[in-house]
Amino acid sequence: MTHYMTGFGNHFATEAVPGALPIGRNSPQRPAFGLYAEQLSGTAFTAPRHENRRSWFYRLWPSAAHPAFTRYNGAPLFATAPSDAPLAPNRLRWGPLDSVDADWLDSLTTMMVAGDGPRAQTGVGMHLYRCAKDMVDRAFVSADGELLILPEQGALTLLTELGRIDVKPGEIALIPRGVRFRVTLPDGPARGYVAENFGAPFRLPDLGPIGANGLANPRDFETPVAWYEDVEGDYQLVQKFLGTLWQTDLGRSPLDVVAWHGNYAPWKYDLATFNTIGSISFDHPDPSIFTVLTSPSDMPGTANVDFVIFPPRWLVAEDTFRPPWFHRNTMSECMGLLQGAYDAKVGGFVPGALSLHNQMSGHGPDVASWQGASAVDLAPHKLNDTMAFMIESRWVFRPTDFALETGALDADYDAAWGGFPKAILP
Ligand SMILES: O=C(O)Cc1cc(O)ccc1O
Ligand SMILES: [Fe+2]
Repeated sequence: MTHYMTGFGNHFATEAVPGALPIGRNSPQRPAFGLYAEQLSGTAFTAPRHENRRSWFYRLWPSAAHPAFTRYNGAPLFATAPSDAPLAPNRLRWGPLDSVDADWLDSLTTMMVAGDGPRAQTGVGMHLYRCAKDMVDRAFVSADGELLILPEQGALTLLTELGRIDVKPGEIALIPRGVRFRVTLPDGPARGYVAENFGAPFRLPDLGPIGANGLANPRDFETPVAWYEDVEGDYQLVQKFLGTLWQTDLGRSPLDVVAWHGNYAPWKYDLATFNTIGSISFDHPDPSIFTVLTSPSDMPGTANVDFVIFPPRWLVAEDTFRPPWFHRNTMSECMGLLQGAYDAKVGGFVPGALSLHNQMSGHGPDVASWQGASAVDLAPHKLNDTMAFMIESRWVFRPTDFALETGALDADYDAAWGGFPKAILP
């Protein structure tokens, strides 16, 4: 049984063993039971108070006790840099990748990277996972970015330094930068997406005139209570650092935090609790209305990354072309599908697929979607069985060599916009 505490960015306090958590101070001379106190900071010490994130851990061993890291040779398609070749401004789409007989970590496949990445602490990496095995006696940590995990098929158990999270399709989870964890598969093979945010940590967007409530409400985010494993013996820690993978043998599990407090912690969120707001008069709103989380950049209102969903909802707009309009945007858009179908692409975009519409690329409904939505009787209509998402960035996404070479790449995505009839002037 897993237990959660609710709230986004709250200051939590939790102990798996009574008496393990110090009261009234962070670093007592002698923590209870000989535990080691350690601070993990997710922002600079001097970040403004409302953005400041850190947690205090009370653990069986100090994290500092480990031998040197050496290069890790597993996960052959993970953490690769984007292709060096000049990038064509083409719209691209990939079908789902085949599953591999590997654990979550070794199945990770980097498809594209936006921005200058871990060195510059900007942008976002898009990875896919498609795994069949538990991670046993090994843990992973990204020093490069926080990991937004989006299951599409199969459940995951995320055993983290701060507790256990059970997440299944329809839910999402976030592992903060620097938090160690391993992944097990309670129901067998699993598949999904991971967005690795190299920039400012995700936060809830401002709501402006929407008011004090709406979109993703803070109370629906769930953070696990303290949990630990007391395991000694061979135990591998794989660390992603500046875009490459490193490993060391800790000789014990790093998931040994018996108590913790603070506001830097993993969480999960059920997308069904998203309060979707849309047009009740006319016109299809800009999709920023569907923002779940945002990572701001240094340019006001211009996100390093936005995480946006297109959930089930009522469409009632009058005299309106209801699916997304044709558009060319300054922001770049990577999209995936977690469930069902997407109303701008009636065919060809299936769950597990990925698409890329980079800065200023013309896109929008395909011919079939355009024909259907132009002809349909505009009665109130419930859009069901759908959950697309968008990872949107001010930075252009650059695919990896693997992404450009894989057979999963749609050879003729441009055909989606072929065959439109010409407008007829009077
Ligand atoms: O391209 C897309 O399908 C994403 C998108 C959706 C929408 O409702 C409006 C604009 C937009 O880029
Ligand atoms: Fe778009």
